[in-house]
Amino acid sequence: MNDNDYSTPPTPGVASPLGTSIASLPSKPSSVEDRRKNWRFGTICATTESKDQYGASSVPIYQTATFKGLNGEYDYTRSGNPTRTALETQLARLYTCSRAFAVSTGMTALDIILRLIQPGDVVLAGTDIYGGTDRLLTFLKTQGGAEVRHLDLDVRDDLEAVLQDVGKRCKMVLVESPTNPLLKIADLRMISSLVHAASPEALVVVDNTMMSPYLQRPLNLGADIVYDSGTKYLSGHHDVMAGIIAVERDEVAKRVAFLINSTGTGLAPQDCFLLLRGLKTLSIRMDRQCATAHLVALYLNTLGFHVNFPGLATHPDRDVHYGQADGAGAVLSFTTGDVGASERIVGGTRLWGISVSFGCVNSLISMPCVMSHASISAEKRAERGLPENLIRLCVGIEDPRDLIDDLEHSLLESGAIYQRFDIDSEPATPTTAEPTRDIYVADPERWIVERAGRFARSGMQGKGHQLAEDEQKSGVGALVDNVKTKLGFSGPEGKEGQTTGAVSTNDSNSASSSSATTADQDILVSAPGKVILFGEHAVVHGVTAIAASINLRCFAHLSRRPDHKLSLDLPDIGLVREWDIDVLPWGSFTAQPTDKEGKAPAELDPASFAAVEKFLTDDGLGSTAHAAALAIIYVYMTIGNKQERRGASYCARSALPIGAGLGSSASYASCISAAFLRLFDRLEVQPTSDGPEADAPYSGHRGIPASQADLINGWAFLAEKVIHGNPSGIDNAVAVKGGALSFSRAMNGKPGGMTGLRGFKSIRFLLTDTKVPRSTKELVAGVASKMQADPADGKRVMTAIQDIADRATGLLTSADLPRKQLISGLSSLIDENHDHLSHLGVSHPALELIRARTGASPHNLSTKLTGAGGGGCAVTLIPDEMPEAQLQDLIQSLLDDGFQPYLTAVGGAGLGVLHSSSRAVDVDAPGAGEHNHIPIRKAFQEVDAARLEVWAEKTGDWVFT
Ligand SMILES: Nc1ncnc2c1ncn2[C@@H]1O[C@H](COP(=O)(O)OP(=O)(O)OP(=O)(O)O)[C@@H](O)[C@H]1O
Ligand SMILES: C[C@@](O)(CCO)CC(=O)[O-]
Repeated sequence: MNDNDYSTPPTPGVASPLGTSIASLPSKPSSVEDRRKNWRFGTICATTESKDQYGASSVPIYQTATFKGLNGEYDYTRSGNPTRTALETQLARLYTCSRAFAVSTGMTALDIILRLIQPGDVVLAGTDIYGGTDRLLTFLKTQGGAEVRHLDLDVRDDLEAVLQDVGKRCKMVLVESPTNPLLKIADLRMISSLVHAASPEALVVVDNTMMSPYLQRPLNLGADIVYDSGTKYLSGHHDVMAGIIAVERDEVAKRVAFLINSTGTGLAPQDCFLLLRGLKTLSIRMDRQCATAHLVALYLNTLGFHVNFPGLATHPDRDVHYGQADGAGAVLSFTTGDVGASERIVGGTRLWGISVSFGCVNSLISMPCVMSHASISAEKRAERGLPENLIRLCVGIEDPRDLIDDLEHSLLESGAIYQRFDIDSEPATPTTAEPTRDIYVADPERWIVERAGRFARSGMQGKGHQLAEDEQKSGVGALVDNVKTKLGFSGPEGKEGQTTGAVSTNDSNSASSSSATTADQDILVSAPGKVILFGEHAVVHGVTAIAASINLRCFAHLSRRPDHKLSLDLPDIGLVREWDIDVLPWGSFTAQPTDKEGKAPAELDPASFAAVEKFLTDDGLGSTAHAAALAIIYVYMTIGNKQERRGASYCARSALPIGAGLGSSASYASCISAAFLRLFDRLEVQPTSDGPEADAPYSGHRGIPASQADLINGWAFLAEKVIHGNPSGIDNAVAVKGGALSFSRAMNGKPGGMTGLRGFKSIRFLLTDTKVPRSTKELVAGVASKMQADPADGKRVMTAIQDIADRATGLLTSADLPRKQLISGLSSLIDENHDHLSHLGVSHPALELIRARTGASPHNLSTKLTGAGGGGCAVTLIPDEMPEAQLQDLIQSLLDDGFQPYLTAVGGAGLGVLHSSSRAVDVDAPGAGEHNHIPIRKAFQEVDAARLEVWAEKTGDWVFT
């Protein structure tokens, strides 16, 4: 290709042999010496002009505000600084213009330019403009007395009509090309000549940030001023903010220089240095970024998405673009047709970071309507044709194969695409990087098109794919039959043991997509852990126990997905899994809800349980993960039943220590229950704001009626059974209902009972985690064998613990008992109860050490094991009068022993459901900031465990049981 031929687009992905520019500079380097005038762009980038007295190869940072002497070139850094001069000289070389200026940010650059406008002047601007530009223009209009008109500048007739209307009052036309985020193209030559003909004084101003001077130099196309956010491609590393103004005409340069000096907005020396350093690699970064962006655009386009990218043959103004620019850039956008799907895609990527801005070496993904363009009102966005589901991709310099892997995973997980089974051949491009190397290196475009060909866009209507054409020709039924035949499927019961991710049938897609359209919002639930004060273990055998919720909670997030997949993300135990729903063992699964309302069955169904156990064992899960996944799948398959196989992504995270006796499994089970009841539309929550305040660490109201709480509790108990074997039900009752309870289970024909206890809340408890792991299931089974071995002794212990629970209930419910007596009464019962538990064999040396520490003088406190024991946690009652300093000493000594103490509040709210989210949630997660809202799912996965509750408060309105 001829270096001066700008009309032919470069072949994306193919850099020139020197790995630098596709184009040379236009022949106008007036300020550059003759022998250098033919240097190409990449060479100029790498060769900074420096007149340093010591010949430093890197421009020194003149970190000084003032300069001594009266006749020197510089006096005050606001007016000029040698590092800034070096940068501005370099920028003028790159923009091939007479003057360039560096200011503090891109918006400062625009602000300086807009100061050239006077009240009554007319400014014309495009419709698809950056939100920040729109904000500043609105300010100019409302506070600066200028008339601002938005129009599609590229429609010649419209522009001519407006120019005719406003005549010489038009003093400025603000153009972006390509626009951000819709990648619309404006014909810069055409606009400049029309504007100058109509109003010779008018300045054509081009925001060139999307291109950088490497790809487009608008001053050579007739523009008067170019500005650029140096924060983007020019710096390339998102470690500096800067704005650039480039001009050719001297009188314009003088006015701009005056304004920068007057407002003191020149770029600071350190930042000038960083920008100079970034510029050195501008061309090679851009080559790589443009080439990868082209591959990504091709990939999405082949999948059938509507992609905005001027490098694609489908772009309506591709020729205009290549007539004025040397490449398509590295920003593209695409639509999915569904805001929920877009959120899932954006939230599901790992390598593509969620962030505003673009142009840096790492790739970014965003939804402009909730991020960079959130400052434009929703009505205006709609008016200007900005789809709310639009996703913007800003491509960096990572290996394109990793970027595609990550994007593909998220597209699949979100349900936006699914794997095709109508093609016989082995994939030419498996997802691991190495085997794809040859084809990728030899022909990246073929590689990407073949790769995209393995998938189809969910719900796509005949857009270039065989699958979609099949759908049109022969209908969904035929297609489904075809797929099933190929997979050896006979019916909805399916064939068990298909490999993970093997099937995606369209009947299921259509069933689940209907659910996705009715409710695609996030399902977020939470439930508290518990402390048992009296009666653990004995409660399994029918004795009364007393327990209260604590202010440490488990949270779960569920998003619906239309692609017939169930995925689990349980970061606390390191489990990530995804299955196609049809590979679950439906054939052997006979368990069903007990009635039409979907009440939970009282017992596990042994055959169904065994089938799921085997399925997970075959999948290679270890014991903790096995139990955690088993609880989810068992509940999912039973609630959903065979007819409803809804896709979902489920993630649970807990602030509780897991397996430590504080009811982590019950709060986890309660979250499973509530989330999956919501998934199958079986759980109603009342969006009430006038009910009583719930006693949660985050605000909310009681809005889940008792009947619904019972429904959740029933399913939570079933999930608890999966994890525990033989739970009494007290833990899940507390997790769902909250507060404090006296509880006995129904047994041997004797009805169970549950009574709320008041007064418990005011008592202070110290919970101390021994960090000694143990299994509740095994400890409960151990006590059962002991009782079987010596029934008389067992009966004696049970009777004694029942007596303790009765006496404790008496103390807690007595209206006029002096506080001191209450505390001392409970203290002795704690000691008594521990002795019985110790006798049952469920204490542990670590628990005894905690008892010794807390019981020693001067503390003299009562402590017992809580929960299943065998390690886990101890609970210590803290009397009201205990001095704070002494308590802190005790806590410190426990920490010194290697234990983890928690001073906890008890008796707070039970299960909560987020009923209306702000959808876009500001969180203190990485990347959050102005206009930078993180999808709930992503934020939930990223927020620090200790901050889960604070974060939950910000997600929206909660209702509790
Ligand atoms: N956040 C979580 N993520 C995944 N699995 C969890 C989570 N919380 C609890 N579990 C499941 O619950 C099990 C722990 O239950 P276990 O009954 O042993 O402890 P606990 O409930 O904390 O104690 P206790 O029953 O004595 O109160 C884990 O092994 C895991 O299977
Ligand atoms: C040990 C036990 O009593 C309490 C576990 O927190 C078991 C149960 O009641 O399910």
